[in-house]
Amino acid sequence: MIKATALSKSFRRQGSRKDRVQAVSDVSFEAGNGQITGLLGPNGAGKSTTLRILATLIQPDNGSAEIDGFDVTEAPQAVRRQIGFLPHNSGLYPRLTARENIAYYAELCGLDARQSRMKTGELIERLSMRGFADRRAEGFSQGQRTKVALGRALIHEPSTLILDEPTNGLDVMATRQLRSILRQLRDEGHCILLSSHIMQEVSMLCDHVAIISDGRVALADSIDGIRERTGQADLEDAFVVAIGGRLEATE
Ligand SMILES: Nc1ncnc2c1ncn2[C@@H]1O[C@H](COP(=O)(O)OP(=O)(O)OP(=O)(O)O)[C@@H](O)[C@H]1O
Repeated sequence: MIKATALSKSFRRQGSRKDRVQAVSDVSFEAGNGQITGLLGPNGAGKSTTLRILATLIQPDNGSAEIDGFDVTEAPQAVRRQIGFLPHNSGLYPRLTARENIAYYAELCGLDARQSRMKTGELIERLSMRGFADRRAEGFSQGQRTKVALGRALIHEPSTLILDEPTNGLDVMATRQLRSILRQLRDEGHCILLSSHIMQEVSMLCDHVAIISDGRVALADSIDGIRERTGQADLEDAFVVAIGGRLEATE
């Protein structure tokens, strides 16, 4: 369970000592267990910044966030045990194989050699990685990289998964396979939070959506609730209305 309350974060503008970019402003939302929640917003809306705060990689300037009751600022170690994080860039070690990349992370998480071997083997099967498990990550396709990064995120059996644009760059088949894996994880009771800028993508997968625009939550509801509240049957139109754009701008 994720609870974000009035999160704010600004960064110093490149090349300026005084000017700051307000990346996230007063962002509040909840993501429940056994649900897939989408953080949906256009480029630069503040999605990655929000996810990085939740993953304890950066600290908020104001506000707070809890994962399973652990505060991201006060108890970052406990939060890290609860979460698996898939960053924007998978960040694999190119000289290690897929299996070694996952096993290395298992060791960092404190699994002993036997547990690490067993869990890594299970994830290789579950994520259909057998065909490339023992190849070096250097030269992997985007889909292969995403699978390895997801395996790494799942190795310590976290309750919560935080995924930054997980389907980015995946082809239709890889996207479908990833969706099916995420639905299985949801059905097992995991709390899944993912970011996307594509309404259709989010509507295929998510039970609940927080639409974020210019660093603020513009609307948070179920897919049907978003249709109803924006008065738009078409989801893309609903997204445009929610972020305050005019529908004609898309035509
Ligand atoms: N380290 C940083 N230094 C300066 N500005 C930053 C930094 N990180 C993010 N920003 C700025 O904060 C704003 C929000 O960025 P963020 O990456 O959170 O958006 P996003 O919704 O994930 O976008 P995208 O869909 O393009 O990945 C942008 O204006 C971005 O340029």
